[in-house]
Amino acid sequence: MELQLALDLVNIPEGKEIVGEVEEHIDIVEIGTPVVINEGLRAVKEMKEAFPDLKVLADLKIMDAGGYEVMKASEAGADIVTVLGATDDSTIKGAVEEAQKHGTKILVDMINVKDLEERAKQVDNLGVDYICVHTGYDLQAEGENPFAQLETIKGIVNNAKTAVAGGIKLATIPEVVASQPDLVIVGGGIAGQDDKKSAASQIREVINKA
Ligand SMILES: O=C(CO)[C@H](O)[C@H](O)COP(=O)(O)O
Repeated sequence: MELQLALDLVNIPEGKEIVGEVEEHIDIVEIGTPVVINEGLRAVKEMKEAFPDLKVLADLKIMDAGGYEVMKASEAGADIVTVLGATDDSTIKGAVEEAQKHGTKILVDMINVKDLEERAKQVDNLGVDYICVHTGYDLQAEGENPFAQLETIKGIVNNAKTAVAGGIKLATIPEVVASQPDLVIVGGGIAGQDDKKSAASQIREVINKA
């Protein structure tokens, strides 16, 4: 089981400082959508240069022009790029095709997909590397979480790896790992804590025991 740190509410120097504190406990560092909006793909490039041993995920949440956007993120050094499950199959196929040219992986984010079972089955046949259930910030604020959705895709997805994101923290990590996802994504549960190193280390420990 891999652990991904999501960086969303930081600039590039702040992001590097956090990763420097926790790098021994994580596998993947996510350049979150707000960071890409603020800093551009330069953030991906700089993070990869600073931490070449970590995988870097560019959270572009691609909805169109899958091939072109995956190409640009791959050129910046991204190891994994996100595409939205809510988009059309042709965008996902274009993203997968381009990713294969660069050795990049595609993570499909199922945020706000209405018929999760049906769409997860379809996406699982498109050659993507990860399928991720995700409760975004706005629905987290309404008290929702992605745990039941994780159970749903665990019973359906046969080809891709499974991933989960959305408000996961130390207190909820045991419930998450009980479903055995391949990838756990934690943002505020590490980056928003006073002692980030300790949070990352404790979360890693729970994951390692699962
Ligand atoms: O993609 C995101 C928001 O759209 C976040 O990166 C993801 O939800 C993880 O962050 P957190 O653990 O703070 O919810």
